[in-house]
Amino acid sequence: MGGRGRGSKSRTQRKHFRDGRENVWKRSKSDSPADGNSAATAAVDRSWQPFATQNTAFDEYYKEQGIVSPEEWDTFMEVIRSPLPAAFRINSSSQFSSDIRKQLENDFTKCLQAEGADGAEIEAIRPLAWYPDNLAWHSNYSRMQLRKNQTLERFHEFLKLENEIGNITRQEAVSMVPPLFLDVRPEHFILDMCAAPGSKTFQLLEIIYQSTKPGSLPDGMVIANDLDVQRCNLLIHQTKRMCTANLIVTNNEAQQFPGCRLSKALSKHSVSEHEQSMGQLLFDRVLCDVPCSGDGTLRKAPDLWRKWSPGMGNGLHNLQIQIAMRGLALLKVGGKMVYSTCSMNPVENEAVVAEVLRKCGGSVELLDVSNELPDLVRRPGLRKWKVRDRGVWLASHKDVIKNRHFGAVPGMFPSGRTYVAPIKKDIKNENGGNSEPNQELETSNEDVDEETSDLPLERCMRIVPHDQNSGAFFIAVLQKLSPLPAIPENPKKQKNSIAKKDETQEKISDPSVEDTDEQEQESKSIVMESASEAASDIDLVDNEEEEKDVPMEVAPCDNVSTENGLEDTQVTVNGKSDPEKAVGNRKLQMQGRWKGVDPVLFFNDEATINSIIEFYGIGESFPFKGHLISRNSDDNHVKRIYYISKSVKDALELNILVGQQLKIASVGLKMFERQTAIAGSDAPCAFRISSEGLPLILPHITKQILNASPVDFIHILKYKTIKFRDFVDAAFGEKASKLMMGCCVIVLKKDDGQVSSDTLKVDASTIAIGCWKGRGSLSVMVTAIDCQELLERLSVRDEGMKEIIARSKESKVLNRKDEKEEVEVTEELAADQ
Ligand SMILES: C[S@@+](CC[C@H](N)C(=O)[O-])C[C@H]1O[C@@H](n2cnc3c(N)ncnc32)[C@H](O)[C@@H]1O
Repeated sequence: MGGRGRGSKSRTQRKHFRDGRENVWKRSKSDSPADGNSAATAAVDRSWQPFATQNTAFDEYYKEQGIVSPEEWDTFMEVIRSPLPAAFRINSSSQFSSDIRKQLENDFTKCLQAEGADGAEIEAIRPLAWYPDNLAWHSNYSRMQLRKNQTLERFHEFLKLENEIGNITRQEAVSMVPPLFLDVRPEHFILDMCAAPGSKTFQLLEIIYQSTKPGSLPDGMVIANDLDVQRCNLLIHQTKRMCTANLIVTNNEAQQFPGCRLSKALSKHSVSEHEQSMGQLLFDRVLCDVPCSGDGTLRKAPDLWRKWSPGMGNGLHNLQIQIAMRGLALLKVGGKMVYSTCSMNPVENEAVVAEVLRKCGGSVELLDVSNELPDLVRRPGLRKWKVRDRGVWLASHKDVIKNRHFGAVPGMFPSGRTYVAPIKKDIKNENGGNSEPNQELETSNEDVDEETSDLPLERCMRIVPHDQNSGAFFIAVLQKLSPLPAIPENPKKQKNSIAKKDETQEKISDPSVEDTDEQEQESKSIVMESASEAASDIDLVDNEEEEKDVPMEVAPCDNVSTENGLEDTQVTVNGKSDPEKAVGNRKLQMQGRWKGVDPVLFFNDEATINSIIEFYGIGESFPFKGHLISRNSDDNHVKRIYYISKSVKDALELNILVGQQLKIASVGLKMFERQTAIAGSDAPCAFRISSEGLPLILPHITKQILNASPVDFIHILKYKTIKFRDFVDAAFGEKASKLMMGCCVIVLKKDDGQVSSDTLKVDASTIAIGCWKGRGSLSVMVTAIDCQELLERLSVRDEGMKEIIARSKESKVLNRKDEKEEVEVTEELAADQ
């Protein structure tokens, strides 16, 4: 099938995916849709009744922080209380992207305007001016309105179908911004540190695929990571629609993301020069879209109104710094990192960026990107803000009362300076000399009422809802200029953080302690924070023997290549494992040191690989051997074979050599699937090509591939199984009957008269589907929804096709399924897809 985006479908996952992105607005039955006026305030839909959009603490906090001027306050609040209009993006690497764009520009823009009239002129959908090539669209209807309003049904159906297929992605407009500032190129190695549910990962993949020719892959790759296993599943589901071989989904802690440094392993094990060439996993680009309080999403998640407190942001500040610092450590010199949050809170935004810049001491620059995306309305970052802790406003660390030093740390304030109580000058020490001030703290005894940062934080961007009727977002673009400086290890800090952790956990587990909402939120965040600090401390302890000063470059998490890890490595690198071990592995799946996670194994079974190459006539131009992996250590029971790009292959080999530091949840493009019993019993090749893998391998196969006329191609899509004698083009039926039993590929013949597989030329517009050649008929091996969508695309693209599709509706002749066995095979294949 041409184009990416025909991923496998799992109903349960789809449901989770939907639920995970669902809004929870309650609406009365009598409500009517919004008037759709594009101006921010006019678009506020008064008929929507959110259950609670009041929070005094929120008002007080943001009024004081001055993120909008007092004159704008009412407009800001009015917009942030209204539902968020829907937005979506066309997948630029889809084969049908320009068809879809034309359909939106010419068909839906006009008909939706006409339909939504109500007497008034409405701009129902429009491209987002700041997004390149009219690929991202804004709709003045919220997602709920799109679902409820009958007149919008066709548009809604279109959105649903194309989203499911992967041709479009529904995504909040402002969430599309960070990847655009990352300046991604196809050869880049990209780390998306906190990636779930994956909309930005999808965007990053689109960008690296943008100028890729059919049958080839970009040189770069994306590692998409998320700590939360369930959210990771959403991410996998989301990115499956992209059908990519250039993605690894991992499940590591971002602040401890492994550096996969080869040096230690090398000292004990000899590896080839080739293996040494990628001695460490470093990235050209890092997206650091950190966990945050999320108040920029209030318009689509109104339940947050009830929960919001300043403590949410305060509690995340440290974790955000740790994740950003890890991102910078993993970045190549010269590389760029985008730090972003969907929060408006300066403590999670400017304060984090400022602290990171201070820690990096000149090795990292905050870039001025004010000339980029000029149509995107945004506001400069703040240089002044305050911290609110337990109901008290604090202008500087000096204001923090003694026992709250843990709640409001110096890095939260604009200057980042630590306050130390004045020391009496004349106190003599035991030796008669003056006492030294405490060396571990930067001292600042000046009287500071309100602090201002001396860093160029105005280079950060804050997008606020009422500027362009959107959600809110914060973005900062950083560039690494030189290796990060070493950080002196502070043993006292270790002790403190461990004590702190114990204290917090005690408090959380003690039912007699009754927290307020604010306290509760904060405490939860503190647990996360302490846990991560403890983790880094453990790493540091392990490293202590070798390094007293721990460089911030990838060292802290590199100490995980254990003996065991390396032993596992050898088992998998060398391909086959001993059978007894394989049986054991089946019982308890192990990925190196990760228990309960399927292993990632290079698939090196020569006999199977050769039979696939022979059956499909795969040309030597296609890098095949060494690019296949499975998730089952027993080759005889491998159900699916995945294809990986060269970049992913290099990363996986490195990961194996360093003891599987990456906890891999998903990797590779599903290329082949084992035939099921009935279908596969007579076929000479045990594996069929999957829909996802077909676009990539299509230009490289020379056998089991045929051109079909438009009418026969459409009939296959419509009737699913057709007897050889029933094809309109008898010669095609004849050729099809002579194919070998099993999987084959049918290509839609173009007007330029391609006739046989010998002359078949594949380009970006080639449309092909996987089929099954049975004894008396040909059956399609594409899911019903994919067939439906492809028919839809063909009819939109071409008037001639539209006519054939319309005519074939009346034809009943072909809809004969009188051969029991063929029906069984088709049903079985469809169920497997
Ligand atoms: C703002 S969301 C990311 C949204 C995502 N970038 C997207 O565009 O779809 C933050 C994510 O961070 C994850 N997360 C929280 N703590 C983390 C940690 N310590 N390491 C990695 N991911 C973490 C959460 O599970 C959540 O999915």
